[in-house]
Amino acid sequence: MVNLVPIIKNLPGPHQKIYQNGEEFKSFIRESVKAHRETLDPDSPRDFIDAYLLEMEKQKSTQDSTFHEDNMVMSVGDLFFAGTDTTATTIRWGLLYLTQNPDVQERCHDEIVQVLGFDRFPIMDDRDQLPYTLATVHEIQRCANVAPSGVPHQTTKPIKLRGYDIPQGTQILINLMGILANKEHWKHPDTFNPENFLDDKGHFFKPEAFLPFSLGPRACLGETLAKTELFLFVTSLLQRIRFSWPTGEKWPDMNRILSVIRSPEPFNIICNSRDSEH
Ligand code: HEM
Repeated sequence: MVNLVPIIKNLPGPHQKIYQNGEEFKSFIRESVKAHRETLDPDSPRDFIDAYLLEMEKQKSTQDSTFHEDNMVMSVGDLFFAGTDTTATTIRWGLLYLTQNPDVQERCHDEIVQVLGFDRFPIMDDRDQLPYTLATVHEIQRCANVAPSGVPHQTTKPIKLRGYDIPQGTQILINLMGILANKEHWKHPDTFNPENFLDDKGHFFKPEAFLPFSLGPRACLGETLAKTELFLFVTSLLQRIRFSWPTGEKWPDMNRILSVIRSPEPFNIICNSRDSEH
């Protein structure tokens, strides 16, 4: 909104809290950078901030180097914003879809226990042997669609797309829901159904329209990390816990909260350990 109508930025209102929070967040990162600087061992970088500080030092004499503290603070902030809420919110959606579909939960649990038993933690190499669970994780992501408009982009020159003239400097948002629930591309576009990712033989396959991370040179930088987190978390949860909905409690409105991240309303679910089942 602020990009479209910049004057809003200067008007009073609840949106001012965003800027306040942004400043607090940046000071938190700056504190952390300070602590890193004081304890930095160049022979043993511990994390992204250490590696960035070392690169800044290396490029000290390079004119126009983009490795400076302001850029580091924004990059760390980007990783926080883009990397935590997205995956955590996908898992929250997952818990809702799984409680609504106890048959899917049971089928995943049986498959996982057959391959891993009750105690061994899953690893990424288990994916091939867990096609139904892998399909379920993908279906959670398709239905969750947590970044429905991606990140805003801007045209750097005038372009023509399918007969439309788009001037330079136009803000572009994508409509990922239009792709992830496209009736021409999905067997079950409007319902939660892992069969969307299984062929006739029950083997996992990924339809071309599965694009929750978008496409192109500015596609999600954290795709591999996010996929790893989602598979390992969801598989471990389904191995050990049965999720169910509290009797009499109303289901949340599944389309309620939409901002940059599409989130479910807060909800409570029952988690029963499956320990007693083995
Ligand atoms: C379920 C998890 C996630 C989803 C669905 C997701 C989705 C997306 C989407 C749709 C974009 C915009 C791409 C575009 O506009 O073309 C994006 C950008 C980005 N994502 Fe993710 N993301 C997820 C997790 C992560 C994680 C874990 C990280 C890093 C730790 C991350 C880092 C980024 C960054 C840095 C960008 C900006 C890339 C650029 O502008 O070049 N994301 N993500």
